[in-house]
Amino acid sequence: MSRAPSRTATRPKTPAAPPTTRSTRATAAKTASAPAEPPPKKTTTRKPLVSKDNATETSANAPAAAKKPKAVKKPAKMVEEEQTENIMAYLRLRPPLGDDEPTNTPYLLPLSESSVRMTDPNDPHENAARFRMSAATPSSIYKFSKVFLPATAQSDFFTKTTLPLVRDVLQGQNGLLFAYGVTNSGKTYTVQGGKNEGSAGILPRSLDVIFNSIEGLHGSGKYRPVRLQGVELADKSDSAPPPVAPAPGVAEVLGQHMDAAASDADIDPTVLTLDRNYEYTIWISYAEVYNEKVYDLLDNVQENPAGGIPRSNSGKSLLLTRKALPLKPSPLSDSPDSGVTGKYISGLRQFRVHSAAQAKGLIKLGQLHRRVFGTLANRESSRSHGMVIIKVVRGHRGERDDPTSLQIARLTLVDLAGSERTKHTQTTGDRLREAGNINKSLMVLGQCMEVLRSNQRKLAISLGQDAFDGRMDTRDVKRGLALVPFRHSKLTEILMDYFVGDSRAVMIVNVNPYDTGYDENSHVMKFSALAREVYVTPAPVPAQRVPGKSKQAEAAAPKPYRRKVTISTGGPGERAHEAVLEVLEEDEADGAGSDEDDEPINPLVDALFDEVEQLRMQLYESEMRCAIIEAEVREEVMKEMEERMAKMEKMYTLRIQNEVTRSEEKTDAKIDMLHQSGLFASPVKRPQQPPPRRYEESDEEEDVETSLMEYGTADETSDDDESERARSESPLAGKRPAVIREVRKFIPDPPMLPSDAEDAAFTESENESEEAEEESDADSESVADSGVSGSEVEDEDYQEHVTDDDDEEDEDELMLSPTKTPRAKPRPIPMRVASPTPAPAPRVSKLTRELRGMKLAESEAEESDAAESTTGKRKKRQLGKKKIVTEEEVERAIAKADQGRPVRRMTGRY
Ligand SMILES: Nc1ncnc2c1ncn2[C@@H]1O[C@H](COP(=O)(O)OP(=O)(O)OP(=O)(O)O)[C@@H](O)[C@H]1O
Repeated sequence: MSRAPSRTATRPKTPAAPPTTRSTRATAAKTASAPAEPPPKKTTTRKPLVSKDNATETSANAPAAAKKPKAVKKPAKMVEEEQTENIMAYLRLRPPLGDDEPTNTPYLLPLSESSVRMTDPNDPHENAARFRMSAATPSSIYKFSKVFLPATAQSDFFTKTTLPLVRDVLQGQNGLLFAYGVTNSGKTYTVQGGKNEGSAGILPRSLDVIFNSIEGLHGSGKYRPVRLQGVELADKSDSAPPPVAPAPGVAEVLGQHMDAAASDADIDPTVLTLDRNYEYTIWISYAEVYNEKVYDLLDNVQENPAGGIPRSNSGKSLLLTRKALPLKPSPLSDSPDSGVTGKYISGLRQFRVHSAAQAKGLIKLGQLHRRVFGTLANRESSRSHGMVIIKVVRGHRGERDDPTSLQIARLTLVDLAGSERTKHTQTTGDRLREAGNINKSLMVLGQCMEVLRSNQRKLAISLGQDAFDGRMDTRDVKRGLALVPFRHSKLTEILMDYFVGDSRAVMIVNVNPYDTGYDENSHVMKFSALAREVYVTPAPVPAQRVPGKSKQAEAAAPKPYRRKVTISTGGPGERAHEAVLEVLEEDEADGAGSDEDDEPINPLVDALFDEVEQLRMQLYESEMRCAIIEAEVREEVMKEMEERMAKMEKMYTLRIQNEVTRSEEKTDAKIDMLHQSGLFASPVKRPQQPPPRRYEESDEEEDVETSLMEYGTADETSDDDESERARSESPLAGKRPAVIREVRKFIPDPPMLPSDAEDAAFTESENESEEAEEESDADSESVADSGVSGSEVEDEDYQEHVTDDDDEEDEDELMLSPTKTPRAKPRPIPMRVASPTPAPAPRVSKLTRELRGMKLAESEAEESDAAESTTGKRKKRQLGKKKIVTEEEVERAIAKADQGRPVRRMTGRY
């Protein structure tokens, strides 16, 4: 191709055309796709570059009230002053997609239009049951140029983020947009779109707006763009319509995938107002960076000369070959005025497109190739960075034959691969290699941003200092700036000129707030915070110079890399059609671009960068290892603690149980003892409320006291069978007096009342009689047999003793009471009352009452039946003392004692 004439002079910047309203084909398209929409409104020039708010002034989808055209025409002076602006960072939150989300609560909360709070769902403060496995901050606030909520419509998102870039590119300014985020966060949805109506992404919408806007302004296509900013005379082949379908063999293999792309009927009706003195031609390229190699996605799959797709050696799978493309530096001669050069993809095909439909067809083809070559083995996830480059060649109508008047502006839309780490994807083999390379390129992108930011800060500080000192030479400062490591990954190499050149850059951060990858998303957020602090210098691309076409010899033999890709058509889980392809990826030719690479290479700097990168990787790995170890240790400690706690709990439970058992046994033993000694009645008959304690007692005493109370009660209801059985079965039978003596040791002396004096005397005599009884127990039977029972004898003595006592008592009472009426009126209190204590304790009084009752019964019996024989009286008393309570028993005993004698039936309180 002949070299076009060149001219050093460049055209001055053409001011933006005033906004006008158009209702051409774009309106018709809009009517077809969205009849309810209002007609497209006027558009205006873009806002001042310094503005961080990228909200566009015009959108056909915006509400009618908001669509009043604002003719914001900037004065040229202002443009010169506004040289830099930060990279725009927009956050887009993905809506939940249904039940398959790992969590129902989003960990990202919008705080305002431009900020969000991110809180770790595993934060121990939030949820004490969990442990944090990460070193990332548990809660942080991140700021963006704008935050888009999950409900944001695709059209709205496009209008506010991408439309300004589209306007810029039509006015001759480069623009870059890249979508960043972890897998499944919605990057592809944002860039390409979904399958539903109205879900077209920013790429198809950009194409719609471009073609809507240049309607009637198409250029002749005499020149075509080359490299980054060069042009050359077009080839005949450039006029041919671009392919819109894959090669037949590939189409056959792809089957249903052909229909999987977004709907073509979804057309964005927005029209931008352009200067009608210009003509436009649009060129499209589609490349992908996969495993640190750049491939052309619009290149024909190499066909077998014999026809069809070549088969692999095994003959079973189709063999597809593609060749990696080298990156070459753009010659300075292409952009002598800007002085900034970047790198271009050498050999990348580009097609001139005449309509949005044609352009979309090409994109669809590129996506199909991307699937076939890069991602079908894992087609749910993009493992490559896909970039669509839209070139707009703009030339003045009056200078059609002057190529130097042409402006070439590029809009590059990048759908980055998922930024998740290898650890989370559990990948091996090919996938591991992919993940490593994805991480590498994204990491280098982050490094570039970091160095750029630090350089820019340094520069700003020194410029400020210089201005203060009166010196304005910044060459020394620039020499001291760090080298930005663009060359360390293919991705950054390609995007380099957007960051250092006169371009605008927009970053879209996609986040799925329902995702479990908090760490990854927090990494993404940090990256975006970094990117927001980098500023670029957007300015219209100067008109280019046209150098001669480079004759690059690609001599070195390629190094092919083979891998197998399984294509399975149909939905997930379906296996309608499956084919195995073998992909041969040929390396780019060695030394490609070296002859033109005018970038100074310092081996020491390169080595240092490599080392820095290695160290970073090591640091990252160690951090991850540390986090894992920490988590494991925490888990282990937790387990151990849990085990210990469980053991302790078990031990204490056992102890308590033992204590309970022991105390029950002890109590039972005491109760048994009391049962056995005949002092204790059935436990059923225990009094409900124990009497109040009068003094401090030991437990044993308390037990005894309780037993005694029960004993008193039992006496009253001694017809209980159980109690009777217990008494008869008791091994301690016969030892009762001794037990009583023991028990009585614990019983304090009751306050001395007159009646108690009797009781005391009685008790004393009873003790004596008990002892006597004990002694004569063994002989009692023989005595009974002889007709005169031992007890009878004893009782007689006892009776005499008691009678004597009674007499004494009567005497005492008589002494105090002048008119004695024995037992008829209340007894006066004798003077010898020992203690003024009011009432005796119930425990003692019960016993006393019992004893007193026995005595009372005795005296009553005496009074009521004075004529009774002494034997009968004695017997009755004896029976009463022994607490034989049932009538039957009493009768039986009396009958036994008074054999042959008439038995007197006893009534009363026994
Ligand atoms: N804003 C949205 N509204 C509705 N659905 C969405 C939205 N964003 C994403 N999706 C859906 O979420 C799923 C994942 O989105 P997408 O494939 O775009 O993620 P990705 O980040 O590109 O993943 P990868 O990096 O693995 O390619 C898709 O089914 C997509 O349709």
